[in-house]
Amino acid sequence: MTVSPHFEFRDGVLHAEDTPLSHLANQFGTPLYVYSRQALHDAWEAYRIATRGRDVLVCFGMKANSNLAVLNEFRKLGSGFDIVSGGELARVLAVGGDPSKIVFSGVGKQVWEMQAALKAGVKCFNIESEAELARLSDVAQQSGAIARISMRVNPDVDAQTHPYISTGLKENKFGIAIETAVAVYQHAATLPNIEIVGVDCHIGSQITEISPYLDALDKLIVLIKILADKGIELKHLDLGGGIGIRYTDETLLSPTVLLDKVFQALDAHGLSHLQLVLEPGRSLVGNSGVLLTTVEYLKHGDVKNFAIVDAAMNDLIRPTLYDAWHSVEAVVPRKNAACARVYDIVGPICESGDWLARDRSLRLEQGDVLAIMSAGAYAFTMASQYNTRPRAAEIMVDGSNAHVVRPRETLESLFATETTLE
Ligand SMILES: Cc1ncc(COP(=O)(O)O)c(C=O)c1O
Ligand SMILES: N[C@@H](CCCC[NH3+])C(=O)O
Repeated sequence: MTVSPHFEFRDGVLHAEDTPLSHLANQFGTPLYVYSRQALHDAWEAYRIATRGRDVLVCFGMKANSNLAVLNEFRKLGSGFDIVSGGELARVLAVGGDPSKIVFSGVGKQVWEMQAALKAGVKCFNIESEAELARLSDVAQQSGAIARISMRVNPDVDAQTHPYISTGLKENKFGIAIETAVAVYQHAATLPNIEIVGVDCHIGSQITEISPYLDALDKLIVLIKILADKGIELKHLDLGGGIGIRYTDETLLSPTVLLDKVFQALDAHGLSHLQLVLEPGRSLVGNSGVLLTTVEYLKHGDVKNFAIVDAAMNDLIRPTLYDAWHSVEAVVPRKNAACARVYDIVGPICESGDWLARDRSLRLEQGDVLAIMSAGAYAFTMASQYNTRPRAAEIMVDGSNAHVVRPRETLESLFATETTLE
């Protein structure tokens, strides 16, 4: 069984849409990221349906996958973007993204990033601290601009996910404590170059339960009402991203189930006029991609069997960083039961933490191509060049056509701009 309908076995070969992945591995080499264009569209469609025609702006959390071709697909579908750096802003602008649909998140915005975002005319800055508000106010004043802001509130709710990707608890660095938010808004209201437009939160990632969202929403609704009583009227409510995907057998929270509850709560509290902003990342791209890798060597031991592959933790760090599970499929599964063993899938990097999957029953021979599934989110974007390994190529499959949307890095490009000292 595979986890995504866009990556299925046909005639004994794993396909991306109508393209056999074995062909792609042959043609482009491995390691290779392969994305399905249709999968991106289908993931977007799930959000579009969930909006029920109401005023909802979906801003793709592009840190999950910032490939230009991926961004361009979402732009064409009408998406906005949630950015966290000047680099991400530059990528959105490079594909012609509409700045008025950009929200700028992140705890450490630098002056040049604020200047660039003001110049572009982003929809709003999601402010994460009083110090950031003060800096933005100064930068806006010096630029002769008005900065639209939303306070990212930390609602102190447990997203029930991995601690590294939980962001809405007091011990996390994110957002302004909800107890102090009113005072910070009141101060913001006095700043001439600041225009208050919204409130936001983002409680974590790979969330599969609705209750943390509803707990956070309840707290934000209370805040919105207190602000209104003090004469501070908001235009939008941004609930962040976080909806999880299926890596194995997770029960999923669908955008429709979540949004129906959100609309219900907003209507019940007389807040239907608020635009709803969402920042989904993983759920728009996670199951739209796989990482192809070739078995270089098999190593059978007393305690463990290792399949040493040509992808490594520099290509996909999620397993070792979060102990994350990614399904692994042989692209052309072998029928011969004699080669069945339980393997750890490991890379060539000189670290014991360099593993992609553990204890997987697979029938393998040297040279086989494996697909690491659900590798469309936080995969290539978290890749590095550790061990001076060129980052993999990225391919977009569209039916039976495959397009290189980012070529493999060359060895020369890895150090071309470095200089030696005499
Ligand atoms: C502020 C913010 N918005 C959106 C996202 C996207 O989250 P996800 O990929 O879980 O939907 C993140 C990452 O967790 C984030 O930090
Ligand atoms: N990088 C994480 C998600 C972090 C989300 C960013 N706030 C992952 O791979 O699951």
